[in-house]
Amino acid sequence: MVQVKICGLRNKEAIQAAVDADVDFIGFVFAKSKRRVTMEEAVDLAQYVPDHVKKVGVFVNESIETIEEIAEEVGLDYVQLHGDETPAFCEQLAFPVIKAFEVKSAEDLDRVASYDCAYYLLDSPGGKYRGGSGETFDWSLVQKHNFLTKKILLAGGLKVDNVEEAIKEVAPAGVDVSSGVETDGVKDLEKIRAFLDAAKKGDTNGKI
Ligand SMILES: O=C(O)c1ccccc1N[C@@H]1O[C@H](COP(=O)(O)O)[C@@H](O)[C@H]1O
Repeated sequence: MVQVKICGLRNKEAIQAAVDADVDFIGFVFAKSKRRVTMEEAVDLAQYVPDHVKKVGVFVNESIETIEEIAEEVGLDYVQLHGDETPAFCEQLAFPVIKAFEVKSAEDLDRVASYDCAYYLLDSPGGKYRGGSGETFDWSLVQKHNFLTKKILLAGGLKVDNVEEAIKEVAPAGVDVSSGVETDGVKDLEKIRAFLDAAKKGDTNGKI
C-alpha cells in the first residue's frame, strides 16, 4: 500500500485527524514558510504523534548542526531537505534523509542516482519557498524514467481529486501533501481524511 505523508501540520487537531485516518508520516516545516513551526512548537506537537507514525522535519539549506539539534530535540525520524544540499552533505547527517528534487525535465531525475538517501521526493519547481507551492509537475517524466530505486515519494499539488491518478501513473512508494489538504491556508480536517482515504485506495498496478 502507498504510504502517505501530510506536511506542514501546526496544531494537535490536524495531527489527530491524520493519525486517526492512518497517516504514515507527519511533516513539520522548519524552513522559511507560512507553515513554519519553531523547535519548541514542534516538541509540543510531537507528543500527539504515536511511535508508529514517523516524524519528518523539512529544511532548506540549513546547517548540519541546526538540523541535528532540531532532529534530536523533536525526536525526528527523517529530515527532508528541499535546498541545494549535496550528496556529501546528506551522507554526513546522522538522521535518515528524504532528499527533494524539483522536477522540470528528465535531467532533474537523473540527479537522483548520485544520492544515497532513505527516500527521494519528487516535487514541482520551487515557488516562493522551494516547496509547498500546490503546483503539480509533468508526471509522465517520472513514468518514463527507469529508477534504480523504488523509494520515490511523489509531491507537488496533490489533492483528493488527483491523488489516485498520480499513484496509478507514477507508482511511488508514497505521496506527500500540504496545500491540497488546506482551506484558506489552514489545514482542513475533512480534506485530510478524504486525501488519506483516496491515497490508501490508490493502485500502483503491481509496480510497488
Ligand atoms: O510546505 C511548505 O511550506 C514547504 C516549504 C519549504 C519546503 C517544502 C515545503 N513543503 C513540501 O513541499 C511539497 C509540496 O507541497 P504541496 O502539496 O504542493 O503544497 C511537499 O513535499 C511538502 O512537504
